[in-house]
Amino acid sequence: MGAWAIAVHGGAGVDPNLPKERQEEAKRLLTRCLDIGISALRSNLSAIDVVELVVRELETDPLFNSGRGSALTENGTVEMEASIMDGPKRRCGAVSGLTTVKNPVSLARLVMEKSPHSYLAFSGAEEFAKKQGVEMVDNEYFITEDNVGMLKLAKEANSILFDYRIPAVGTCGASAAMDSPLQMNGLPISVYAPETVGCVVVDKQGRCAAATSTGGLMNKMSGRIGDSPLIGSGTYASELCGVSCTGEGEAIIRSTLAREVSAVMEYKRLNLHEAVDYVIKNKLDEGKAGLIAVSKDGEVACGFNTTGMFRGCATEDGFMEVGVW
Ligand SMILES: NC(=O)C[C@H](N)C(=O)O
Repeated sequence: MGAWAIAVHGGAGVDPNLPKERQEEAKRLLTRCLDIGISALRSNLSAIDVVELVVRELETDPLFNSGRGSALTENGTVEMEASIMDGPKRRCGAVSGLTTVKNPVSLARLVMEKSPHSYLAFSGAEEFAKKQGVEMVDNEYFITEDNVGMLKLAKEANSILFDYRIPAVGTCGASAAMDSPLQMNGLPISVYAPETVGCVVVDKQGRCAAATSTGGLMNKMSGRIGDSPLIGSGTYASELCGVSCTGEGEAIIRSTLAREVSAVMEYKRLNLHEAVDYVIKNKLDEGKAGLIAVSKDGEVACGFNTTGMFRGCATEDGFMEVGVW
């Protein structure tokens, strides 16, 4: 029997001026999610069950950019996407363009287990959700006041927001840099760069799994698909490791970032930490991103080239850490 390990993230690209209380709120949520994952692992749930359970929790809380609290499209609607992968058999499921499915990650799991396909999107995915009897809600359920304010700011700055205050990152368009605290109509508004969520787990049997869920980029075009649902880009799991990414989707897609971690472990014989460092330094094609990863040997690692990344990890020997910078 090996040792379990778990890591969670709530996105890379954290604003350095993010108010302390929002940082603390995010850290509390990540800690709660780690605790849920830890007790599930202690009860011998499999890695794939644990990543789904933890990501559901993150989707249900409006704090991060997934499920309720998702970033909005240019039309002010929510189009969510998620994926999940089971390392040992390299089984996977993914969904995009969801507008009424309460927990996208669970629909991705159902695509993996109950459909002959790996990836369903838009109306076909919603039809499948209805047939599977998953919980569905109105699109308004996902839209938060914070995000309506953020969309307005994004439109004013004419920008697609990955991180609304980091100027002109890579392919993300015009600078949306703004002073803190932000104001709208002369009133301070509550702003918060909402970010993608993910979880990676290795269980006692050495099985790795990964899941990622997001609303994508603020002010994205309707129909835009990012890295999070793309197996190999935003999410990947193999018999060696499980990886979940966050950051500029277009750059992560060009770099097939999640798969690269597994590939360099396999072909360059690097351990998990070496593989994560190598990939962040050498394989990320001019973009800003971060990732969390676990290996079959119970190691856990994270890497990012952004200012910060909301993340937390825990291992069976009692180690637990939640960090931002
Ligand atoms: N914040 C994020 O991680 C965004 C996500 N990677 C996307 O491009 O859709």
